[in-house]
Amino acid sequence: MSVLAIIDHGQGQIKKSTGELLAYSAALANALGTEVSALILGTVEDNLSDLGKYGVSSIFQDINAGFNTADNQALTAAIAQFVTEKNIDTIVFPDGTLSNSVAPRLSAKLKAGFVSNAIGLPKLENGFSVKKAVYSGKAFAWYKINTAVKVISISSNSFEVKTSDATANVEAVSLNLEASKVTIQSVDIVKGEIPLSEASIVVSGGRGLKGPENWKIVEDLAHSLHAGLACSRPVSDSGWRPHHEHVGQTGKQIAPNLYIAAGISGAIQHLGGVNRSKVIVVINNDPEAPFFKAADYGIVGDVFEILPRLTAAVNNLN
Ligand SMILES: Cc1cc2nc3c(=O)[nH]c(=O)nc-3n(C[C@H](O)[C@H](O)[C@H](O)COP(=O)(O)OP(=O)(O)OC[C@H]3O[C@@H](n4cnc5c(N)ncnc54)[C@H](O)[C@@H]3O)c2cc1C
Repeated sequence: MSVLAIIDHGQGQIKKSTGELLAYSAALANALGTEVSALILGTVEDNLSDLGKYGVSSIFQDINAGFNTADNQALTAAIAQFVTEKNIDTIVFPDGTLSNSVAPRLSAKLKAGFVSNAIGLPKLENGFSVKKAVYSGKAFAWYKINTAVKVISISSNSFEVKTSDATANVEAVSLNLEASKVTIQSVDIVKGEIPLSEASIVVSGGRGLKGPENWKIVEDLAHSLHAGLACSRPVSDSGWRPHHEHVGQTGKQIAPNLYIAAGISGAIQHLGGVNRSKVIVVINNDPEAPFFKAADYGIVGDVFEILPRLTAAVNNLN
């Protein structure tokens, strides 16, 4: 019996979700009274031994760079091979693309039960029950996994990360890399922008900004805070902002440490994409705006006055 964490990466960097993934996996192994290790397929610029600070002392890496551009079926096959050879029975995925595209394939291949978006450690008294958020975060549900091999993915910002001075032992492995049916040929990243999925802070604007010509005050605050930019759906539908900034039920689902919503009413469809943020700050001139109910901090005021004042205050700190 042992727990394996699957490390996600892209563009040569391990993903922000890795710390939480490893801390969760280490705590899960501790609760199960078993061992924990991590697997990374492909090459990254990061020093992997530093990841030991999150509580996982053994990291396996296949440095075949072919994995960096392999498709999800090839990644699934390699992970399944590793899991079978090492006799692993609990596999943990981070929030993100691997959890959407590889975890379900792996569970099918291993005939394992899969629960996505776990928000906390499983209950183990009577089997293996995983708590997850449902109905866009409005409710919780418990799902029991009944198979011997279990696959779970964890929701961002659902587990407290503590670090130590420990380092990890990184061991090379060599797995089969089957021919990909689809290969990534190139990725064009919007230059100068912080990808929403990787941003610790996100500044977001809604229809309260009145028009695209006013976005500079949102951008200024985002630049001062080194934050990603987001918007509500009507804003991108109206062509004020590009679609990749749209967050919510039908847009990107994000979980930054800080989400600042300016001139956004807080409709349930918007909240569904942002309510896993650690801290939510809402700026709205209507004290009855529904978003205030979901906010940790609220400012009742005019975005055209508040945003420049916040930017000036942040710039004074820098
Ligand atoms: C099936 C479906 C899916 C949807 N998916 C999404 C989704 O993924 N994401 C999403 O965002 N929406 C989604 N929507 C739309 C959602 O229901 C809301 O209509 C939308 O979120 C509202 O956007 P908004 O808050 O920017 O605009 P509004 O609702 O118009 O709110 C503007 C807010 O700005 C405030 N305001 C105005 N002027 C100022 C000022 N000067 N200073 C401060 N505050 C000011 C107002 O008080 C108001 O609260 C979806 C809807 C449906 C039906």
